[in-house]
Amino acid sequence: MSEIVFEGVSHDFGAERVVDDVSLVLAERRIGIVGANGSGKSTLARMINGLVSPAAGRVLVDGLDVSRRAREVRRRVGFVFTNADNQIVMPTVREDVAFTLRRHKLEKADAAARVDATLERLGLTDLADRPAHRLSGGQKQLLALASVLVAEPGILVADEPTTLLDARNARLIARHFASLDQQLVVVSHQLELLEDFDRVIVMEHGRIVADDVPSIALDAYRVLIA
Ligand SMILES: Nc1ncnc2c1ncn2[C@@H]1O[C@H](COP(=O)(O)OP(=O)(O)OP(=O)(O)O)[C@@H](O)[C@H]1O
Repeated sequence: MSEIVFEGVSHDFGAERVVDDVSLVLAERRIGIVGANGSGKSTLARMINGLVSPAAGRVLVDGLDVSRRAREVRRRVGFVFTNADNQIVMPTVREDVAFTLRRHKLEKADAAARVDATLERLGLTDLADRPAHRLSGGQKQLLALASVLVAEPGILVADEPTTLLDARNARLIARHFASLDQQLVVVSHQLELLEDFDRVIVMEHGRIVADDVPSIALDAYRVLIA
């Protein structure tokens, strides 16, 4: 399992302290992050692959300082955004998944086999030649996930991956998460998605206010927002 370490991490946007002196060691397989709107969850998640650099402190992924070794870290950390439209770049489903591997120096046949296996795994094989922009919201989320997973990152960070989905597609994504070998860090407002995770972190005003197994941390969060 990978290890993600936050050492006294703070971040400001303008005059607002968005992440406030967070220290964490994340070594569990599936970790959820919850908190009210604007509590700093996305900012914290984005620090794991260097999309945001902390103003103070350090973030380490498997011992690599994310701010200094961003390129190596990004090979280990796949990031799935809330809105899959921001992530889909190629005309068809298959091309979009294949695009991720363009710099992986794989033989053409090996790359194609990996793309096919990933499409199969996420139930996208029948949609492989469809225009990506015409997929449903749920199918787009699955495609965004496929395009990240095809690179076989050791860590998957997903920022509200089910927010735009109906209950059925949200369950589909939850099932895929349950079957992944990767270490998973998921920011979500859908608490049921995190119920069988190993650990849940609750944020408020940029600080960690609860950090426990889901049954305890989610209850603490429910009390907080009641
Ligand atoms: N790029 C940015 N520039 C300026 N302010 C930002 C930026 N990104 C986030 N913020 C601000 O930082 C604060 C924390 O935002 P963040 O997205 O981390 O919260 P969040 O907990 O993920 O919220 P939500 O649940 O609404 O997605 C918010 O007040 C937000 O407006």
